[in-house]
Amino acid sequence: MSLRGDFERDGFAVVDGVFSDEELQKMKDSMAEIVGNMDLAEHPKSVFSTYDEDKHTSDDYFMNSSDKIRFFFEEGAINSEGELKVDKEVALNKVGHGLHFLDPTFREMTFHPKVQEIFREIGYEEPEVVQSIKKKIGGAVTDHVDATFLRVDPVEHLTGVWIAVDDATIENGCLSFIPGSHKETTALDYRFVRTHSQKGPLLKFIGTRPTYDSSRFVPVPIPRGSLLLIHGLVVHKSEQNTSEKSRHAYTVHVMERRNTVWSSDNWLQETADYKFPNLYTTEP
Ligand SMILES: O=C(O)CCC(=O)C(=O)O
Ligand SMILES: [Fe+2]
Repeated sequence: MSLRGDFERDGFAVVDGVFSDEELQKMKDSMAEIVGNMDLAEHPKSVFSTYDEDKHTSDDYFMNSSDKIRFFFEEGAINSEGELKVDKEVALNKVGHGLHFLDPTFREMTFHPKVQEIFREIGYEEPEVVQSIKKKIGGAVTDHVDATFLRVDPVEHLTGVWIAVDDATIENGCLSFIPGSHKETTALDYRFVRTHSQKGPLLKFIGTRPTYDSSRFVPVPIPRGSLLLIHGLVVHKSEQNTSEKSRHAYTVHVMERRNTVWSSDNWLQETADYKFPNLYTTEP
């Protein structure tokens, strides 16, 4: 099957051997520098969890990160005094959401000719990069579709790119998918949205959280340097990393801008000075 055929049938597809060991090392070095320069005093120690619904400060920190490099910590990494219980490298869950244009290395990897080629193959005409995240893994990521968090109309005009910076294995928390579930998604009312309020929670979940049959998930281990394309409606998750091996990944989300409306209720928005960059025409 072709890449496009696999992707349309399963809602995900593996592309092997996209990034060289040198490129992966460059991403690791860049991230080490970003984390090394992080001054915790400048950041609320907001613990990011997909269930964290009610903290104004952490909502604000999260909501206004589309054009910044901000830091989100593992659940349980912070004590009741707001201090880190472990080294900052270990405490961090993810860094985002503007690495793709603010950091030269992640910019180079995002607007990489090989990534552009992949989007041409799946038929994207005006792809725009809406967010980028560097993730480690500690805790599990519960089952979800990305359209819950990033909504476009038509709803299927969103694709995630999950780049394995380390080998992603069953032991260290690779992604699992329900193959073909992008064609059967019914629970589209479940969304993570802005409240548009000035105080209290700035973000909330609306609708009913769907439940999925856990026996239908298929783990998809991939070697470092390979990437996974993730359809915005395919159900996926990752398990906790129970091994000693790290599982670093770099992800970007891309929308097809052509004939598409970006929801004004999305947590993530363009700003007066920042527009989502086009994958095909932006200089790496
Ligand atoms: O990295 C993970 O564990 C989850 C990633 C994910 O859900 C995504 O990139 O859409
Ligand atoms: Fe996801």
